[in-house]
Amino acid sequence: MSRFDQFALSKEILKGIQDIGFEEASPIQAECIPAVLRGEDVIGQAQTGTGKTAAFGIPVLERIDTSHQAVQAMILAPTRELAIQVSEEMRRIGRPKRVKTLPIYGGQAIGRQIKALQQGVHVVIGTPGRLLDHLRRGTIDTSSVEIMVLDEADEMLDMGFIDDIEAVFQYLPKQRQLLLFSATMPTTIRQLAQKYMRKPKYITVNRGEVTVPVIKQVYYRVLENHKIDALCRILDSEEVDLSIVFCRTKKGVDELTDALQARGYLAGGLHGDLAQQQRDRVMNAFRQGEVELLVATDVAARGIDVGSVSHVINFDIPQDVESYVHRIGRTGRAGRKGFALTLVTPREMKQLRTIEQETGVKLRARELPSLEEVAAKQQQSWMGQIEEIVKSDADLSLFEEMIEQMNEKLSAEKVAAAAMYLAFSERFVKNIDATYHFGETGASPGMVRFFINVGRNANLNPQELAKAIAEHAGIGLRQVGKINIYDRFSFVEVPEDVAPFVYEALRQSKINGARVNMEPARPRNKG
Ligand SMILES: Nc1ncnc2c1ncn2[C@@H]1O[C@H](COP(=O)(O)OP(=O)(O)OP(=O)(O)O)[C@@H](O)[C@H]1O
Ligand SMILES: [Mg+2]
Repeated sequence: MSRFDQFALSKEILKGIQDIGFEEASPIQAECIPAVLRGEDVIGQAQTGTGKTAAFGIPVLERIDTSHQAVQAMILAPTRELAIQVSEEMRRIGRPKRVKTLPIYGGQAIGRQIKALQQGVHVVIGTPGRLLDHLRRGTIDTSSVEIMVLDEADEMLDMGFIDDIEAVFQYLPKQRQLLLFSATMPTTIRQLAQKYMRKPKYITVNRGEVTVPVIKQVYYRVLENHKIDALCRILDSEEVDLSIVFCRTKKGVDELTDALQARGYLAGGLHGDLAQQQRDRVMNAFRQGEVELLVATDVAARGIDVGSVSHVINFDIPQDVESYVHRIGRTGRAGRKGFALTLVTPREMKQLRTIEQETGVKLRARELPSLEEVAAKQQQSWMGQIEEIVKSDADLSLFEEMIEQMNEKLSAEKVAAAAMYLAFSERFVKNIDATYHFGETGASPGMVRFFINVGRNANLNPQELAKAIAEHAGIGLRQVGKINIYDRFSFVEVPEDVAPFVYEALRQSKINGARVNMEPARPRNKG
């Protein structure tokens, strides 16, 4: 680590760095800052979460001449969320120097962006399509642009973006400095980069390891249609702060978000088909911790920096090794600990091996926690929360008085149990199976009892549920035995011999719009 004041930085920029809380430069920063200040073209590669943004951001800000009201640097990022984030970090560091930064991205009214540009902006941070749009309309004057940065360069020079990027280059002055940054730099990208760069200086600080060693990487072998259940067990048994759950498709994101919300998790979906307002809302809620699970496509795989992400979960295994590296890099940032968990179906084991080979990291196989373990863990956590309150200096006197009053009729144990019910029963719904697996299931002889989470707003009556189940399972209506519908969870009993059909039907069906989430309770007198 090196001190920032050893570089040729003005006191305004040093102040900005101090204000944002950076004490020492990370290795990539220590190497890039002087090279960029000297005007060199740089290809910077360092692992995820190691401060590449400031590695280009600080020297770019230093180079800005604020007495000149013109765009002097342009930064390209592959996603809107990343453009906003980079802009924000640079705005904060550049504040004492009064550098004006502006994020420019699709999905936002272009008129507003044009107005903002007219007010005078020094650094534009944009997604390629929208930036190009402005260049074509002539609403960004590029004649003073001296520095161009491609954050997530390999992604930007990849097929999907290359045409836009080349078109953007057409608008730049001949004499300009080009900087490329990413945690992954496949050799093909290096060749391509050479085309646009003058004597590029390669700065690589990861010593051959593409993933961050502080991220613990494991995988779970699961069957495709057990994935949601597997995910819930994992979420309920791990110490999760915030987590990002990656899916392969937008549809997958929507479905998983719904399923998780129906089970009471604070989940929010993010993908490219959502309205920008919705994307902003979800991202902000996630940064605030109001959404605990961000369910996303690879749109969230690159660059996104949310410090308290403790877990990255690959609900669907990534399609290529770069995606794996960047996805899991959303945790374990700036030296924090992180966990990367990947669900792998038997068919995907080959893909897992490819990822292991290319990253040089062997993922440890882990067994899914059993329902008993999940329940035990949940109970531990509840008891822990209560203990914490008792030990804290929280004022309990009002409640103590109430207990004393009730104690005339009820034992303190009963009162405490009821209070815990009030506090935690809400959470049962997540693990309804777990709570019932625990003791006696209470099924009638010869019958299997299924516990079903019908969701909060389901409008079900027993006859309808019985009919739907019979229909979906292809069994007679009379075979559907005892049914009970509670506010948010219910059970149904069926004879053992048709249980497998009912199991399949329940697992796959939607009844009255409610997503059915179930697992057969173990029948009495069996294993
Ligand atoms: N010198 C520093 N001291 C302390 N924290 C830092 C320093 N530099 C960067 N950080 C913080 O580390 C985190 C990760 O930084 P950043 O987002 O720039 O990583 P990155 O290398 O670009 O990662 P990725 O490859 O995922 O985009 C951020 O929260 C940032 O504020
Ligand atoms: Mg980055």
